[in-house]
Amino acid sequence: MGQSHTVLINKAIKKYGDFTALNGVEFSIKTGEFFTLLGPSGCGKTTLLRMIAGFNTIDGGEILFDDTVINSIEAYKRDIGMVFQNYAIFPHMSVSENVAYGLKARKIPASEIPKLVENALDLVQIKNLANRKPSELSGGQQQRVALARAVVIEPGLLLMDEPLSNLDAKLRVQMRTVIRKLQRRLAITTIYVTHDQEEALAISDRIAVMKDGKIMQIDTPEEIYTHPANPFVAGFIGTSNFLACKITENQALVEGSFSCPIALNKDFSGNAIISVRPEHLFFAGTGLQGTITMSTFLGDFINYEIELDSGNRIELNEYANEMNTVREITSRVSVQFISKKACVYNAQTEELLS
Ligand SMILES: Nc1ncnc2c1ncn2[C@@H]1O[C@H](COP(=O)(O)OP(=O)(O)OP(=O)(O)O)[C@@H](O)[C@H]1O
Repeated sequence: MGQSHTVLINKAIKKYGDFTALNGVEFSIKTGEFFTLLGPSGCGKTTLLRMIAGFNTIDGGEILFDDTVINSIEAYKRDIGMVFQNYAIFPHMSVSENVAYGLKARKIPASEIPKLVENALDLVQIKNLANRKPSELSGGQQQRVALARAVVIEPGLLLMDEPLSNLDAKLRVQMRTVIRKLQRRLAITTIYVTHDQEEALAISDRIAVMKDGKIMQIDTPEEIYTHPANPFVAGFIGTSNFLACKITENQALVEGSFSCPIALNKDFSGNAIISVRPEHLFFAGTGLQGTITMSTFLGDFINYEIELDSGNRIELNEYANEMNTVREITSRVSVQFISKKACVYNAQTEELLS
C-alpha cells in the first residue's frame, strides 16, 4: 500500500459564470481520515469533490496533497481512486476484468495482476463473482465491484460521490459498513459526499456541513450532533425544535410564556433561539402549554407532535415503558426541556452562546 495523502483545501473558490458555487472553502484532512462533505442539494459538495479529483478547474485558492499544490496536475496523475453514484463499471467486461482495468492502465506487470485482483475482490467479499458480467449482479454487488476497482490501484486518496444513493435502504446500511471496514483496514484517506445526514454520522471520522458554497461546521459526528454551530446545522442534522426566547441575566423567557434558568458560555441579554432535540423535551406539571396533535408509536419511544399555545409546533420523544400508554391526541400538556442539553443561539447573529 502506498502512503495515504493528507489533503489541504485553502480558500477554494469555484464560479460558474456569475454564480459562486464555492466561496472560500478551507479545511485539512489527516492521513487515513474518513472525511465527509454533507449538505443539501446544490451546496457545492460535488463541485468540490470534482475539483479535488481534477475534473473541475479552480478559480481561486489551492488544493494540496501532502505538501504539494496540485491545482494544475491532471486528473489521471493525482493518485486517486473514485467511486460514483452510478457505479461506472464497464458492462462488457467481467468483474475481474473491471478490477484489472486500472492496473493494466498503470502498466502493472501482467503476472502480478491476478493476485492483486483476487485480493481486492476478497476485500469486498465478491471473490465468487469474479467471472460474472455486471448485468448479472445486484446493485450492491455492482457497487462492491466499483469499490474494488477504486482500491486495487492503492491510491493515496479515495473519493466517493453518493456511492450508496442507488441502493435500497437496507442495502445502504449494509454497504456503508462494508465501506467503513474497508477504509479502516486500508487506512486510506477518504473524502465522501452525501446529503444523507444519518449516513454521514454513521460512517465519518469528521464531517464538514456545507450550505450555499460555504462550510458551516467541521467536527466529529458526536460534536456536530450535540453542539451544532448554528441553527442551520441543528436543523439539518437530526431533528431539532426551535424555541424563541428572551434572555436576561441567565434567565430565559421561552415562547413568551415559560421562564427558566439557562446556562450560557458568554454574557448575553436579548433575543435568542433555543434548539432542543425531541429526546430532551419532557412532560411536566408546569412549562410550555400546548396540545398533542399527533402521536406515533416507534417501539422504544413514542413521538409526539405538540402545538404550543404560541403556535409553534414541536416534537417530543417519550421513552415507552410498561407504565405509560400513548397519550391521546387533543390532550392538553405542559412541556419542559433539559436545559443543559439545549443549544442557545443569538437570534440575530446565530452565534452559539451555550
Ligand atoms: N457546470 C455547471 N454550470 C453551472 N452551474 C453549475 C454547474 N455545476 C454545478 N452548478 C451549480 O453549482 C451549485 C453546486 O452544485 P453541486 O453539484 O456541487 O451541488 P451538490 O451539493 O453536489 O448537490 P447534489 O447533492 O444535488 O448533487 C448548484 O447550484 C449547481 O446548480
